[in-house]
Amino acid sequence: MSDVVLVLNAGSSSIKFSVFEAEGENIPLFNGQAEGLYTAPRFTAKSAIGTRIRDHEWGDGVSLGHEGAIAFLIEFFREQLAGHRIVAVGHRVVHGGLAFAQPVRVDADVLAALRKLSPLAPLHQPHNLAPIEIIAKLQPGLLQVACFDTAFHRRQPEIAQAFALPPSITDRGVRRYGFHGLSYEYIASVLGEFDAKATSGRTIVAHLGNGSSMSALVNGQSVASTMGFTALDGLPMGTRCGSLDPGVLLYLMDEMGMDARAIEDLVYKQSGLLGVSGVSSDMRVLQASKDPRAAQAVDLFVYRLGREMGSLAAAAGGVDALVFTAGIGEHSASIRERACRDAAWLGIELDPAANRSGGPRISTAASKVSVWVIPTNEELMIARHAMKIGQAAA
Ligand SMILES: Nc1ncnc2c1ncn2[C@@H]1O[C@H](COP(=O)(O)OP(=O)(O)O)[C@@H](O)[C@H]1O
Ligand SMILES: CC(=O)OP(=O)(O)O
Ligand SMILES: [Mg+2]
Repeated sequence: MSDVVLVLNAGSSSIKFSVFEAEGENIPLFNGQAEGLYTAPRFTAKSAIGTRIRDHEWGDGVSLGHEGAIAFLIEFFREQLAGHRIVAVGHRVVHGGLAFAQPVRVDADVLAALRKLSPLAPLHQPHNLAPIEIIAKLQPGLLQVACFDTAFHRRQPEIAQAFALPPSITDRGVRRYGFHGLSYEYIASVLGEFDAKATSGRTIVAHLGNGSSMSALVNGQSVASTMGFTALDGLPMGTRCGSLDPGVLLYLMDEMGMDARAIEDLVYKQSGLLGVSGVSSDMRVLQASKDPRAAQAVDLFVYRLGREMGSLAAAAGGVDALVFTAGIGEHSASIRERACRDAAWLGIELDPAANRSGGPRISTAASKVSVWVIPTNEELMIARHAMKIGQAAA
């Protein structure tokens, strides 16, 4: 019987999980994910040494959704965790709003406050909170810790968090929060192992997944990010539009008679790679497609990435290092190559062979900016936070 910490990371298209020994090892006992929840759901779990524990596929075109995945996961954990004692569960919670700038133990009041933020992250927050509620019913009293995507960005300079709106609106918490903070915090924590100079320098991190954002770090702290009040802003994503002139929303309301719910559906679920291509939200599918609209969607993604890179370089006052991470960033050599080619003006020189083999360093020795592929590990970051809160509560 060993004490373990369970970590759940619900993204917009996946639920990732890890089980760590409570005694603070960095390598999980086992981990895995249910991914492609709305397109082609599949489940994999593997042990610390990489042995496959379970694989399952539901088939192409099946929409399992987060609910179906949670039900499957609970059964899986019942089998796998027999003989272990769960001492804490750490959860990724996408929006912490104004109130939560660091991880917190979840109780009824915290849960109620987090529920109020669901409209600000409709693709995530309800799915982040559902397992917390289910677990609280199954095992009341079990320590559950919420770790926020927004927290890491809350120390950005005020000006980087501000919209040019009147204070009566800004004071209600309408400001830029930035997301994927657990991923950026993890990258900041390991950057020194790859590039000692970058830790105290200026680094742009491109977290490119189903949800994509980029952030500029100076001295390991976030100074700017592409996402704003919600996880809609910035880059185009699987199904989200990214930056949009707010005038478009007025046009949709006035000229096309769309209400808030119809616009929400459009900008969160029918836009981005899926909307432009009409083919898929999945970068792998688009890259394999012969449809010219698929190519157009990928082109727009790369173009916007280049524009955001320039903007973040300006916010950081230059760039010393660039890091690619998350599903697309870690696995798509062609997206990395195109992004680096567009950013050659920043002093980036890609090593094509290193890029094809996945790095970690993918820039030439002469490149002014060092470029890296570093797999993110939001789960480890969550485990560390949960263990810290667990120790403080003991
Ligand atoms: N080999 C690959 N080439 C291109 N894209 C990939 C590859 N592997 C994964 N991806 C893309 O990564 C995205 C999912 O990223 P991930 O970070 O796991 O998602 P989430 O935002 O749900 O956490 C999908 O668009 C998927 O197509
Ligand atoms: C905030 C966000 O977009 O998360 P994900 O990439 O997991 O969808
Ligand atoms: Mg993710």
